[in-house]
Amino acid sequence: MQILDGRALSKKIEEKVSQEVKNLKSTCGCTPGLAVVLVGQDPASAAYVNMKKKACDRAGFYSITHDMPESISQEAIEKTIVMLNNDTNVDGILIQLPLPEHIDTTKLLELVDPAKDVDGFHPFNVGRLATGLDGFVPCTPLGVMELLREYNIDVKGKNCVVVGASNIVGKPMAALLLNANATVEICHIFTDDLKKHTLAADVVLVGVGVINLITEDMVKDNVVIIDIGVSRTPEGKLVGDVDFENVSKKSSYITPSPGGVGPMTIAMLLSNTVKAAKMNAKKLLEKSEA
Ligand SMILES: Nc1nc(=O)c2c([nH]1)NC[C@@H]1CN(c3ccc(C(=O)N[C@@H](CCC(=O)O)C(=O)O)cc3)C=[N+]21
Repeated sequence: MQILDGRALSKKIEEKVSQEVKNLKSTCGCTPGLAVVLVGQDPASAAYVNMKKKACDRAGFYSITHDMPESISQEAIEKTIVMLNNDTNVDGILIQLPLPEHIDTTKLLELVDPAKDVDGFHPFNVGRLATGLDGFVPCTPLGVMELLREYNIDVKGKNCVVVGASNIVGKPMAALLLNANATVEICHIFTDDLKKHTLAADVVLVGVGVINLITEDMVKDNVVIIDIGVSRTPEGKLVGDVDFENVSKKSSYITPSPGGVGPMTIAMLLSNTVKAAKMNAKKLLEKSEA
């Protein structure tokens, strides 16, 4: 059994990003910028945003957080997004999810300029991913693909079972695996007999937030396990969706949670933001030359 060390790989990627930031600064004098929109007081969201901000600082980005009260109106958030779309210091825009009940999330995600959509949540980028075209890919599933690549795990022709069908994790994960020529199944809350599906899997990728959802009797020998879940136990400990202690004994490769996919998510956010900054710098250059 080998651990897929997301913390170590995320450090490597952060170093690469930092170098690219230096290059961008010296070649065009531009600094990648990330704007985060945070609504309300949810402590978990605030903690994630803080981690993202710190990562931006380490990489040498410009970053700004728009902190808004829970009671804020749809119109006020829309105004902020339009302003960020027009702000040349901002290359990437991230709207921290989930948003309060009274907010129309879809409408906000569609308002973000697809060229600044570093979360890859705009339907334009979702469509590009679905058709296998280059675009912005959601950070968590992109981080999983990077982890698989780092450890030379080729999913081509393999039976990959994704558990969870969210727009943020499950669906883009399945699209990436399919684009990598895997055979893909998506299981979800209404799936009859989850075990039947996971038992046939060469790779299980699970992100639903249910502690110990995947147990050793549900997987075959030498399975690859990607745990995308993050939950807190009543004692306050962070855990994934997989019974790590027992499932790890049967697996060939496994991500721990924490320390696996989580840190990769942040690294991919940095990587997507540098990609956006490069594209935006090129566009500005073309404009000035015209
Ligand atoms: N628009 C948007 N984009 C997101 O990417 C987004 C979001 N909203 N809302 C919430 C989720 C959650 N998320 C995580 C990021 C890092 C870790 C992470 O680094 N976790 C560490 C542990 C962190 C800790 O110690 O608390 C780990 O797994 O090792 C986890 C989860 C991004 N999200």
